[in-house]
Amino acid sequence: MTGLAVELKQVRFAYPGHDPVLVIDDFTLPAGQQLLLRGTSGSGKSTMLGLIAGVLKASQGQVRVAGQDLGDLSGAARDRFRANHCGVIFQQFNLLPFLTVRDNIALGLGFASRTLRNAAAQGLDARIKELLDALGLDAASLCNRPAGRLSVGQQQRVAAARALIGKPRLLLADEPTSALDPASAQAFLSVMGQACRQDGISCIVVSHDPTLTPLFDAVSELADINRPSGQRAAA
Ligand SMILES: Nc1ncnc2c1ncn2[C@@H]1O[C@H](COP(=O)(O)OP(=O)(O)OP(=O)(O)O)[C@@H](O)[C@H]1O
Repeated sequence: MTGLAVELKQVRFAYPGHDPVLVIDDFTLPAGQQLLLRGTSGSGKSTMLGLIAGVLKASQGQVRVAGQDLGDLSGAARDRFRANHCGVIFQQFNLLPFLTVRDNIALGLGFASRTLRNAAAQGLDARIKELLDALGLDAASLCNRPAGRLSVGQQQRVAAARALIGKPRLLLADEPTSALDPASAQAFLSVMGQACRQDGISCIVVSHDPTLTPLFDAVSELADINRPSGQRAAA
């Protein structure tokens, strides 16, 4: 894949009634790159992922994902764009505990035509099995089990499978290993990275854990790319 997966230009973002959290003049993620995004607590990492996912809208500037300027889209169109092009893993996984593993993963397809086509091309259950295998889970024994009866580490992998099911262009993961011990975190990110490389998926993973650095193509410190007003004078 060529080009840029993500491009932020002259971006400003403030929560209503607050000073700007993000002032990012220039940030790019080359297509296919696996990036680790680090930064102190409260520095704005989740907010940045929210802007790239199109859940939040920049007050100023351009946020481009796969060439599309998200500022040109309505809220509903941004939701459709996200469903078609982005896989998202949140800190709390957001699995539905009463649904089976299979149905939680299939939910990731929603009504998005591009991702649905990608999964249907292979056969949905075959794609789910392939993903679970790639993520180190035994599909035969787990597929029909309610997600609420899995360990935390297994749930994390199911959340990754849900995000990857439709072969999105971009994977955004916010502290996906926060509930895992160091060895499990390394193993999880390693298999997730392989799954992304196999399908040419670019990704941004937020984590505080410096030991994960070798698993990524590049590392960005948010403080190096974000200059909210207080730091701007000193910069
Ligand atoms: N909905 C909101 N309304 C107002 N302020 C918010 C809101 N969400 C986050 N903030 C503030 O914006 C700043 C950045 O928050 P954000 O969650 O992006 O940081 P973070 O780097 O992801 O933090 P952590 O590592 O602790 O998860 C913080 O000061 C936070 O208090």
